[in-house]
Amino acid sequence: MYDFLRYKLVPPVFIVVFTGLVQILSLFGRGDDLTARSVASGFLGNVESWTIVTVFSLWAFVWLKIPGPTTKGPESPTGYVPIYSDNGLTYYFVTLLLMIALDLLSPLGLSSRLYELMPQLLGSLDILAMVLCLYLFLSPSDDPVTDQGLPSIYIFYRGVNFHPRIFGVDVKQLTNCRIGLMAWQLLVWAFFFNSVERNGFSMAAFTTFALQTVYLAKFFYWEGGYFHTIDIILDRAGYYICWGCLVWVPCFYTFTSYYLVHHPPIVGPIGATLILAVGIMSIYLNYEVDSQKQLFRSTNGNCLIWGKPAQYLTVFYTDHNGGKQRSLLLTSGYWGIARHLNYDFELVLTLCWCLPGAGLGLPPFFYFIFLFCLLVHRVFRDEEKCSWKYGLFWDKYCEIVRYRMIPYVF
Ligand SMILES: NC(=O)C1=CN([C@@H]2O[C@H](COP(=O)(O)OP(=O)(O)OC[C@H]3O[C@@H](n4cnc5c(N)ncnc54)[C@H](OP(=O)(O)O)[C@@H]3O)[C@@H](O)[C@H]2O)C=CC1
Ligand SMILES: CC(C)CCC[C@@H](C)[C@H]1CC[C@H]2C3=CC=C4C[C@@H](O)CC[C@]4(C)[C@H]3CC[C@]12C
Repeated sequence: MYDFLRYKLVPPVFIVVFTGLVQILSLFGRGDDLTARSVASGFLGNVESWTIVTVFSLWAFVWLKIPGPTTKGPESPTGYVPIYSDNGLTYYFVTLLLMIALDLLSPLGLSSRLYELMPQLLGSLDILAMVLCLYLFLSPSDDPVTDQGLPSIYIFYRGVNFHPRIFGVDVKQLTNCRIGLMAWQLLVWAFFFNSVERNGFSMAAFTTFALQTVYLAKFFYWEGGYFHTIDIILDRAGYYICWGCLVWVPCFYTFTSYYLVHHPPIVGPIGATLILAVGIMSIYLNYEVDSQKQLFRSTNGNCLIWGKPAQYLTVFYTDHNGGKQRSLLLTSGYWGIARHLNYDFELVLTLCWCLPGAGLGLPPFFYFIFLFCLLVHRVFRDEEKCSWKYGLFWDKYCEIVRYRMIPYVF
């Protein structure tokens, strides 16, 4: 029953539901009529949306081809060590400043066009993402044995390879970081700009925009750390990750900002400022948890955690060649409080950029609800992976760090 759900039912249902939802949300978010005709109208995009998507994707691609510093990711189960371009922060600032300059100095009206064209932009991104996923699905697998017997639709959804490259560029760095997350940033800027034009300046709309901007700037600062996360180690490049970052992120992750353009916030400036302060604090704490693990792993445990030598558990696992490998699991600092404390702060910071929409019903909180489900599910996915990798060592680690997310509760 579980196998039927996981391999045969969930992939096609998710593909149909999520792909359709994107068009519905883009109309619903700005109060347009939801008829079959209007929903279908954005699916193919139009000349303008295709131009924007093509120029932006090429821009992102070219930045990954610029010679410069690189960073290594962890070795994949097939023994491959991916190399990534390390110019994320420069790319982020140049792209964002270019967009702001275009808005303020040129008559293009780029931000207003982005808002008006949302259904068509998502239609173009959708087609681009589907073509990419099909290409990835048809590419030869570097580990064909593990795919035997799995339904094709599941492989399309999950992906075939961990680190495919196109024209020498790592696909996940292109789709996740450089297109998906940068599009997220440009769109929340565009929606904030639209909300000021339509409704005047509001501290609440600014809070939603500012928190996402700080969060995304932090992401590009920490991009090298992202290559050590589940998206890169555990997930292959397929519909889930690539379509997700190319289409779902620009559509859904930006939804609160999008919604606030047509539905002016009612939260006052004092409330919004308080939310902003808590949000910034949570972004900082989320970053601290992630970078504590990064420091610990990069120094092989020889570092100070909260001013004291790191405490850890030495664990062993068998690699893809059958060789015995050693790893370390941190048991002090944030990582001694709960096994996924970074998710707690992620949820609080997310709630903070949704809260400026309080009083406008459930839609401003859609992202928070989605993320809550995604992260709880991710806790179990990650623990299944770690338990499989480390076996009894993982059980021992769970005895030392007993709680998943909230001490004494979960
Ligand atoms: N906004 C969004 O949509 C989402 C945001 N995020 C954010 O992304 C960031 C990365 O999260 P994510 O990749 O999910 O998970 P983690 O960064 O927590 O990575 C989990 C991995 O870290 C290693 N690990 C686990 N415990 C320890 C320990 N005690 N000491 C050392 N290493 C350990 C294990 O890998 P190994 O095999 O190396 O031992 C484990 O598989 C977080 O900030 C999270 O909040 C995450 C998901 C969704
Ligand atoms: C297709 C859909 C059913 C689901 C798609 C989900 C993906 C778009 C997201 C799954 C995990 C997400 C992320 C993980 C970690 C991140 C680090 C953080 O600092 C920034 C955000 C992100 C890259 C985030 C992006 C969306 C996912 C890949």
